Amino acid sequence: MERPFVFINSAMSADGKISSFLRQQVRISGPEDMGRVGLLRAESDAVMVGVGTVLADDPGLRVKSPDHRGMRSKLGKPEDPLRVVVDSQGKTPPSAKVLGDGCILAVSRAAPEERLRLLGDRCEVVAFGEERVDLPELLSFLYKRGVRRLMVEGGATLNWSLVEGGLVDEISTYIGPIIIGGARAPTLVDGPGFSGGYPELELSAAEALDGGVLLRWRLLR
Ligand SMILES: NC(=O)C1=CN([C@@H]2O[C@H](COP(=O)(O)OP(=O)(O)OC[C@H]3O[C@@H](n4cnc5c(N)ncnc54)[C@H](O)[C@@H]3O)[C@@H](O)[C@H]2O)C=CC1
Ligand SMILES: Nc1nc(O)c(N)c(N[C@@H]2O[C@H](COP(=O)(O)O)[C@@H](O)[C@H]2O)n1
Repeated sequence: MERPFVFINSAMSADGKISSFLRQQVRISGPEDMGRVGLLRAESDAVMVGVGTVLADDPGLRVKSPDHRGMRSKLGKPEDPLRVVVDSQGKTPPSAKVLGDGCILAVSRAAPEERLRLLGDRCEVVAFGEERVDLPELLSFLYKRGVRRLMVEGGATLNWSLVEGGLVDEISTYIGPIIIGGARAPTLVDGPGFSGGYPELELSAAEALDGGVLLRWRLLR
């Protein structure tokens, strides 16, 4: 199956949490890391999140950093990369900031008709899989739409499914100088977890940033 190069970018606390036990957004990154995120978005063909992240954070997923805004249009590309939401049941609120032109809502064939009608006015809605979004099918669809570089910005459940499916090439984690704590607070990769055959990583870069550290890992097959 042909698919884009897939990388996860995430910010986590020193204790490995990506948000609090309330599942509310926590600002972990400082200005330098946020600028780096802006550049990563500008350099990607698409940015993808799970619906849990949309419900928790209401992200826009556009290129916001002043240094990188306008970078894509100089290359004849749309101002922002494609925005993709993985949302099996079509639970994204129609008022979500991520919606609008350039947004693809990936649903399953089990998504209720009335949700699809409502959301179909706000973005392109495409079904993959029966009960749950079939991620290999979605990635193959994105590849056919010209997406070669896909940035995944969480959350914990989507990260798990992609890692478990062997669909991730690289992971960048910014580890910020903060402790969030909480056994129920989401971590970089949640889901049921592995009990063997743990995916192995190779460290490709490490850099001090914003009082924390940025790590880049390559997934080994
Ligand atoms: N610090 C950071 O860098 C980031 C933190 N977050 C935090 O993560 C939390 C959200 O994470 P989660 O609740 O885990 O939600 P999520 O964003 O991972 O979305 C998961 C949902 O996506 C849907 N889905 C459909 N098909 C799926 C598939 N094949 N595999 C997996 N999911 C599929 C399901 O409804 C599932 O519940 C929030 O608290 C948010 O603040 C999110 C992104 C980045
Ligand atoms: N890189 C990074 N650092 C943090 O501290 C964060 N909390 C996040 N969260 C991610 O950024 C999304 C917000 O996007 P917009 O700025 O609204 O476009 C949020 O949904 C998480 O995916 N990231």
